[in-house]
Amino acid sequence: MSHSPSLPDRPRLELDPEMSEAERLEAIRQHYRRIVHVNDELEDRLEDAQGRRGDLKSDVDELKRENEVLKTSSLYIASVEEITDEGVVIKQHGNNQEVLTQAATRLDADLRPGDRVAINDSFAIQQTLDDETDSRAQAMEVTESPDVEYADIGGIDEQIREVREAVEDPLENPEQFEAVGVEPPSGVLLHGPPGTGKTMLAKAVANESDATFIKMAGSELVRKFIGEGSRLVRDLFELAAEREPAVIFIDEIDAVASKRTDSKTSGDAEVQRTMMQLLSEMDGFDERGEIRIIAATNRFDMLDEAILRPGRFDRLIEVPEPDVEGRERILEIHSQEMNVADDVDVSEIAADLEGYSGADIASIATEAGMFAIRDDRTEVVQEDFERAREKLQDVEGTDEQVIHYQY
Ligand SMILES: Nc1ncnc2c1ncn2[C@@H]1O[C@H](COP(=O)(O)OP(=O)(O)OP(=O)(O)O)[C@@H](O)[C@H]1O
Repeated sequence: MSHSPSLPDRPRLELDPEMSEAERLEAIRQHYRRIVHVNDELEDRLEDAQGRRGDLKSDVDELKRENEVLKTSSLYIASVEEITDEGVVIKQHGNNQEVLTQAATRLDADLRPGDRVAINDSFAIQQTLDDETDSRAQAMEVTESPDVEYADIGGIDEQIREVREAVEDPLENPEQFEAVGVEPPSGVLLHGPPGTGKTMLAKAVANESDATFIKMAGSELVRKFIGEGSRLVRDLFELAAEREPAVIFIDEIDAVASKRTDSKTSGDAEVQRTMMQLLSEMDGFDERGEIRIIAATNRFDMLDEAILRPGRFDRLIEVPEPDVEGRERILEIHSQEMNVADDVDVSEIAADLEGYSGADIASIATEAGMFAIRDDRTEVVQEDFERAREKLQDVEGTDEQVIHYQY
């Protein structure tokens, strides 16, 4: 479709005082014809645009319908074997069943033998899937050396000490554990409210023990297609073995390891399978060498006890909301690069931030800097921090809500 974006020029009437009556009349006539012409052209374009709008709307409706279907049914993975006149031959992963089926109309032209597709309960192809590597990339984040240090984390010194003991020491001095004859803890579980530094802590310990940091988000795992969650868990441990020394960090572990629910939907069964895979990887952990595993959750109460048994996540570390000294330290950390006025009283600000997490305090520091910039100052003053706190409070609702996280 070629639609020129520019509109036709607006015709101009140019009358010269020297012109005779007849010439003026002719000029006005010509002008009138030009206006009519431009008007016709604009009407054509309007009609065209309305037509396109209709087309786009039906595309949107179609996509909405397909989206609804996708949301309501569970999907399975299959590969396209052959495209025939009667339909598409697919082979379902897992049971290797071959089926002749159909694809949603918009997929017809694009399907090729070898493609990975998602099919529904009645084998109809719902969508083509990205490369496997893409789904891995979405669920896993690999960093050779994360740029977080222990010194960047405020208010949880005791937790840092415990994590170092459980993760860093066994990575750096495995002989010592062997000599003494103790097994280092298998897995460390960090639990506590959101934004208290759990991810930072996992990154810092990977960095300071020169280990590759491999993060997997539990919530991503459960969004995957049937069969993919457990495969991703397997891949995760394989990748860690290739990159050792490595720290595996599973964020939001509650997404895959919640207490069993009574419902027997296929989604739940899939989550169970992913968790079983995780447990079996952890059970075979002894021979794995220099790999340590850390998980984090904001919902400790929801966890299935199976993952807390000895040999699994057997070192529990609570990461609480910071106390007043912790808040002061976090404020100092996050404002150390900022040009803060000498008379700013960090302890007074920290005292006012009861119930705020490290993440809240980090955004208060940034926001305080923004207030200074808005006022065209180069120095951040006490009042900027107060305004920043009020702003964050407005965003998050009342003070109450800031204090009572769901935990
Ligand atoms: N103790 C802390 N010291 C310094 N900064 C912190 C601390 N806690 C949180 N922050 C700031 O908040 C951001 C988010 O923290 P982090 O991702 O580690 O929290 P989390 O506990 O893993 O949260 P969630 O449970 O929501 O994943 C950090 O990047 C950092 O800027």
